[in-house]
Amino acid sequence: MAGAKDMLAGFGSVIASLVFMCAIFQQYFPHHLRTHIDKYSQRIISLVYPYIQITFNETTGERFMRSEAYIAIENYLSTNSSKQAKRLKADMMQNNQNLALSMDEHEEVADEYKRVKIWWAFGKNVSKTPTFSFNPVADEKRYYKLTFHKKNRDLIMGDYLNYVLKEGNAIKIRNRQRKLYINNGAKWSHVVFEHPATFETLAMDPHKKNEILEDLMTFSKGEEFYERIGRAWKRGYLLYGPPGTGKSTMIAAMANLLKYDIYDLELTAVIEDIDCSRDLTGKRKKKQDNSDDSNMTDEEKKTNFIDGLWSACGGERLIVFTTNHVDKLDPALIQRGRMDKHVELSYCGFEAFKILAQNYLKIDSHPLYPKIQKLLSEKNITPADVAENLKPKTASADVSTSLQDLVLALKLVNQEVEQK
Ligand SMILES: Nc1ncnc2c1ncn2[C@@H]1O[C@H](COP(=O)(O)OP(=O)(O)OP(=O)(O)O)[C@@H](O)[C@H]1O
Ligand SMILES: [Mg+2]
Repeated sequence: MAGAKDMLAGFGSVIASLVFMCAIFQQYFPHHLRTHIDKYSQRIISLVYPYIQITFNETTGERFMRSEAYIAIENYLSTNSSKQAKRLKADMMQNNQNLALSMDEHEEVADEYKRVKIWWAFGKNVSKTPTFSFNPVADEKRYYKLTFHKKNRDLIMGDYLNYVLKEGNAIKIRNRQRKLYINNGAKWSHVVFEHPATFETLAMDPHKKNEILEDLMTFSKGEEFYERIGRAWKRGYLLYGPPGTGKSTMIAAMANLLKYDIYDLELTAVIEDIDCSRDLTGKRKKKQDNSDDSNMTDEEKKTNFIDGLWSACGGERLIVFTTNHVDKLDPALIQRGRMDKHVELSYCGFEAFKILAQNYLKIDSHPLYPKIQKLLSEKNITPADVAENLKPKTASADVSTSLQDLVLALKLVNQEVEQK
């Protein structure tokens, strides 16, 4: 940028001389001659000054409305400029956990697009007209200024600006606070979604976990693919398995991975077997006795309902259904297209146990591991029950006590079954 700036300074003095000459011409030459000369001087200026500058103001028209383009550029530069700019401003983000870095005033950064250099500068003009205002910030007019060589005009004003706006909006979505929407009758209400579950802490077979992760990432990056094949950008997941195997935990991990909001629908009135109306705390909601006297069979009602749900959603959507009884579901209901990916979450195996031990006890191995491995292969225990045993029960509890508790619990599993 230094070279380019020196050049700009040089051109600046050339332009100043031209402007001075123009003023002299205006005084001494007749009008028709002047317009002629004006035309030529404009051409000369554009010849010697090869850069184009575009200013994006924060507010346009309506006084307090922030421009969408400005916000997108701000987001784009907050990610891209923090690597380069030497003076940065730090602000707390909405979730009060992360710092958002952005360019400080009069800071400039260079960007590169398809091997073309572009410069961004951040600045502000303070209103000169003395106005009385409760909000002094409102009198500052902040802007981003984009500078590029005029030979790249088409590329920058087309492709590059589109790219910046799209990328900026995507960053905004990634950084926003996510919400859990709950449907109460006719109304949606929402709470801030803050569930700590991640795929890393989810206890399940690592191969299966990776397969799901890949499937989700492919889906989330699949906008162009879905557009090309002419299908809606949607994917349906069916998670099935006994209570306490991590279905709701996985939904939270999915939402955290993809930065999606969660919509929790109360469908139990229509769909008794499909348990997709669970809240994320794991509490089961009461089923409503809502008898419908239409002629439709239960299965038809369910299928219609799910198809209705699919077509009601526009854009990028992942719909997750969970059930404890996959065997009771009608095949039409779970066919691909309605539920594309079926995932079984099951009792805790040794691999899943190791992840839980890592989460809860921060250990990778222990002399009790072989014994636990053998017991897990013989008995059915849910990850929820394993986790419960690994939690410290007293302040003085240590790793060995927790693992011994688990061994004891595992030994008791069969006894309970026998007693039943
Ligand atoms: N696979 C798992 N990985 C990590 N933690 C788990 C897993 N399964 C269960 N847990 C723990 O057990 C608790 C209950 O699990 P969760 O609510 O996800 O079960 P679920 O399969 O949705 O059960 P339900 O069928 O009753 O809805 C979770 O809060 C979590 O702490
Ligand atoms: Mg659940």
